[in-house]
Amino acid sequence: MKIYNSLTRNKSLLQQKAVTIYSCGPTVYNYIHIGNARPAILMDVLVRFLKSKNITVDYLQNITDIDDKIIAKAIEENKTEKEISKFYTKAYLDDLKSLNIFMPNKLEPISKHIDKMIIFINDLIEQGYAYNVDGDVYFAINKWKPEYGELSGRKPEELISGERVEIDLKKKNPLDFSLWKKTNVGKTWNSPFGEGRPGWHTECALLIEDYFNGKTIDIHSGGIDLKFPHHENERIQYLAHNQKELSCIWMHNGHLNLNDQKMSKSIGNVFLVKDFIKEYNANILRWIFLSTNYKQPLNLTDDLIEQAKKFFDKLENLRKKVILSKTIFERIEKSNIKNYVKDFEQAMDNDLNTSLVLSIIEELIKHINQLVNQKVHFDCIFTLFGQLKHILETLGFTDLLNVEIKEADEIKLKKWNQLILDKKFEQADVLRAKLEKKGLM
Ligand SMILES: Nc1ncnc2c1ncn2[C@@H]1O[C@H](COP(=O)(O)OP(=O)(O)OP(=O)(O)O)[C@@H](O)[C@H]1O
Ligand SMILES: [Zn+2]
Repeated sequence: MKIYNSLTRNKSLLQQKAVTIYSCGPTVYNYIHIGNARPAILMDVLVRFLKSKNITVDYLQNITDIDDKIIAKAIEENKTEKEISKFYTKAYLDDLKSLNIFMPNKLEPISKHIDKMIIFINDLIEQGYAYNVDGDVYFAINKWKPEYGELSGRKPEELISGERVEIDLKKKNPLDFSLWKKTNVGKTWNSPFGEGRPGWHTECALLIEDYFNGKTIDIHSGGIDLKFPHHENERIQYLAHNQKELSCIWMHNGHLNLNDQKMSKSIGNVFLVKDFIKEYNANILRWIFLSTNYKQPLNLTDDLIEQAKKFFDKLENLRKKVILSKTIFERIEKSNIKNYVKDFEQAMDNDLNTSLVLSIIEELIKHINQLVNQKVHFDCIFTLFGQLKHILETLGFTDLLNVEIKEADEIKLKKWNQLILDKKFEQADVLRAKLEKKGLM
């Protein structure tokens, strides 16, 4: 398949039989909002699709359980940092589960890796790529002039003016970034550089190096806001430490917006995942994300939620029709029938073209409805219905299209059909009402 690569600004080919993936995880000081769910659902869809093609996936994600925001929250709530991070890590896992997201193969809390991060930072100093100023350690980007900025597609000079980088007299270059922060506030560690904490950008670089044995991974993903400086800084450290690229492909998802403004904890315009699940459900959120190209911004509107609901109403109606046709229509030989799964795979192979996939699904639903209305071809219906189920499951939708019913209910459906054929409409209506209550009609 082809995936758009932010590093090359082109689509890259992904054709391995085993794929390694890393995705930047949450800082656990709060519940996640549905904007944070966008990268998680995107990766889930990709992983499910790869697995459906018998490709092995090794997927790593970090949990940032050491951070200034966690310290602030602990002070605010009069709790320990550990209590805060433990509580919100569990909340994050619960949210992933309720969104029907496959767990990564490994979810690593960064607090378990501080010793290795200290060694990593010390190595960079010894390699001459980092420097210690009075207990604060910075990465020196001067030695990586052509490479630094390649991911965000901008030259260092443009980055300085464009990103309003803070001028800090301790740094040799305004773009040099912190690897070790000297501090005695909150949880700290001793190191050859003094007391303090490692920086966020080193977390991901170290974890990837450690888990994937210093290899270049296939895909690194995250929201577009992480491209600079976070991913740029991850990449350059890895390049310096290992003399090789961190990842072949860098995938970035666009933002989920509310009234055209990024959904963000700092702005406060958030819709928490747990609240969304209570009010709607996981399938609706997934459909909303699939409706737009993952690289594009997506504005959440009531209209979009309505469209999603309509889609699932359509599926529910189809499910009932298929139960009926399965029970009462005669079976005929399988005839040549279109393979929608092939179209689905082609669209997915082209950089996860999920909006095209949704229109293929609509076409498939229409096709099944037509056959149901013709009241005969159950084998064709069954084949197409199987294709539809496969596609929806591969996309990670859940609890849909169950057409397995009890024998007693099957007898009732047949009886209803016979009453109709016998023109005993009043009796048929009474039975129909009962079947409707059971969700069978
Ligand atoms: N509105 C959004 N739409 C899409 N992705 C988002 C959005 N907000 C955050 N993300 C992504 O969610 C992931 C987790 O990010 P993180 O925990 O840093 O959230 P955050 O940036 O702190 O959230 P906030 O901006 O609300 O403070 C990252 O990949 C980030 O890019
Ligand atoms: Zn990261």
